[in-house]
Amino acid sequence: MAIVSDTSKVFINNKISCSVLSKKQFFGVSVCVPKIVPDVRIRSRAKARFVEVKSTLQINLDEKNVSVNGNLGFDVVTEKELKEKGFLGLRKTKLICTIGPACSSLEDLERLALGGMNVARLNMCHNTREWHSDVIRNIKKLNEEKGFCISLMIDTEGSQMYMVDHGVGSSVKAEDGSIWLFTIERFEGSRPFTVQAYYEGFSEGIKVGDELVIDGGMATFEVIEKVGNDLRCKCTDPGLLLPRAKISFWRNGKLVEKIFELPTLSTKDWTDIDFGISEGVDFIAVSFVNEASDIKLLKNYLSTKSSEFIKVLAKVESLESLKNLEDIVEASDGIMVARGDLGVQIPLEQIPTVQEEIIHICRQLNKPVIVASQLLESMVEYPTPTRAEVADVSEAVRQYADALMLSGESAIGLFGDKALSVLRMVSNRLELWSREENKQILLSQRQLGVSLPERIAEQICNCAVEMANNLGVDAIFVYTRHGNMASLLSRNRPNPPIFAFTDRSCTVKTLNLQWGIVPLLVELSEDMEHNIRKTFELVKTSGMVKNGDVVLVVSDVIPSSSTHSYFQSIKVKTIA
Ligand SMILES: Nc1ncnc2c1ncn2[C@@H]1O[C@H](COP(=O)(O)OP(=O)(O)O)[C@@H](O)[C@H]1O
Ligand SMILES: C=C(OP(=O)(O)O)C(=O)O
Ligand SMILES: [K+]
Ligand SMILES: [Mg+2]
Repeated sequence: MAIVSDTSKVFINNKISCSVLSKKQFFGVSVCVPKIVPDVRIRSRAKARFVEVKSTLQINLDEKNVSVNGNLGFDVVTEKELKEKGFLGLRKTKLICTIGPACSSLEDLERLALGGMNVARLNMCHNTREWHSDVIRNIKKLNEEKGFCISLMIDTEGSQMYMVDHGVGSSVKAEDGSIWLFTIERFEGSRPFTVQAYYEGFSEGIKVGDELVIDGGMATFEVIEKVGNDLRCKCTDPGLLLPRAKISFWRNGKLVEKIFELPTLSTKDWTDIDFGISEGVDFIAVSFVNEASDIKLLKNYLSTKSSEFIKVLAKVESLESLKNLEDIVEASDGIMVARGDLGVQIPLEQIPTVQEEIIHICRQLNKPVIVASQLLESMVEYPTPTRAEVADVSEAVRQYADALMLSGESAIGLFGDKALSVLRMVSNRLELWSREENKQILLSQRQLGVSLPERIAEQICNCAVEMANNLGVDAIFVYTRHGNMASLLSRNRPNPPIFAFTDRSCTVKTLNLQWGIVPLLVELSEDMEHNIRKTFELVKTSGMVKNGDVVLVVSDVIPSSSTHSYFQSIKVKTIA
């Protein structure tokens, strides 16, 4: 019998938590009535456990010690974290939230901002441009008025030829042996055992006997007849069909690859890209990239629009993209491991190793990498994650991904703030562990630079991180225009945080995605000594550092035309 107080939480099956609504005494025995979170299912004979809750996961919205620091462009969340936990306590792994109907109001967005959201992702597959425009306005308002630093990402719809719909909002079950028609016919509502395919050519090249797999294994069918472009199929592995489910075809255990006649960027995508440019977003994530030319095309377009500062991220989510991986990484400004669709095109058991390989290549080529989809999927419905989900998030942090992304957990989930706090806590824990246990996965150095100045910059950053770790300095300061030096430092995943001072606000926004970097906006002059003195003063007066703190300074000034020497340097300074 547990002693229950009003602050107790009840855990059902170690998963669903709820608080105690009322307590009653029956013959001296305490009986509690739990306040169940709405819409969660509790199985019969579920286990209940009572836990005293001492502190809450969420940062309190009303806390008054969050101030806007006008001097130094420190965002309020970093400032608070630094004051509370010190340099080594700063979280290094960046967090992205997909914004959907469950988190689009100003108040919702502020909660996510306080919870550590670094980048907001808008999935152009859903909702109207007006809706997305409102969200962007809200985020800019938070940045300007409340001192947050949230970057904006749009994610293109892409030509998803494998989507199907059964015409109702919720899932339907496909029973073993049932016969279904997958059709290109367009009709309103639903028809029994009939699924509409989004793309007319979906059945091209498909033969009787092929397997049709829903959402990477939710249900499986065998093609038993071709009727024009439609497919009659028999369910061989029963399961659920969700609205807009993804399908793939398999023959002799291998994915049947379609001829990609659809462009990676559709007419709608180009309109969405123009929308992104006019709204001033920081990142465009391109869905279903197949080869490097897809990315080059968009980058060229951005430069004709004088918008080359918008970073282009390639989503790796097709078998084809895995074949051209290095070229795609090289051509893009960053990668998203889009495990949702990837899991439809490759066997699920291959995802963990493919993820590790992509992260490794990205670090080698110095491109930020995001791990996305289903990190905390069960939290769309439940307020706590599964143990397996926590292990998955931990693994992504241990592999040194730059960023973790929430999809449905924040967009439509009941517990988006909690999901974000789980990512935050797991990242902090794993980062601390890697450091304490000295589990740094060292990078076998691959030289990136071609010209002498590029090679110097790269060597300086490699050595600077080794020095910073060996000396145990409190922080690394770097002065950077385009973020290149900051990024080369981050590539080595140092123990102390990297404070990147820049005078370009777009550099601040793009560095937001990169591991361990705290980007700060300041005016910089040609005189590097002056910049160092000035930023030290600012940091000191803001109370961020104290006497005795040791800072490693990496500077990178473009040499003036009168001289041919290079000014990149490493200094170690003690705050006095
Ligand atoms: N802007 C939006 N408006 C409405 N629903 C959204 C929006 N963004 C995301 N969602 C919902 O959140 C779910 C998860 O988001 P995401 O993973 O980005 O998309 P998808 O499931 O289409 O790949 C979507 O299936 C959709 O139901
Ligand atoms: C992130 C992904 O893309 P989207 O959510 O747009 O399908 C994915 O497939 O994992
Ligand atoms: K998308
Ligand atoms: Mg996808």
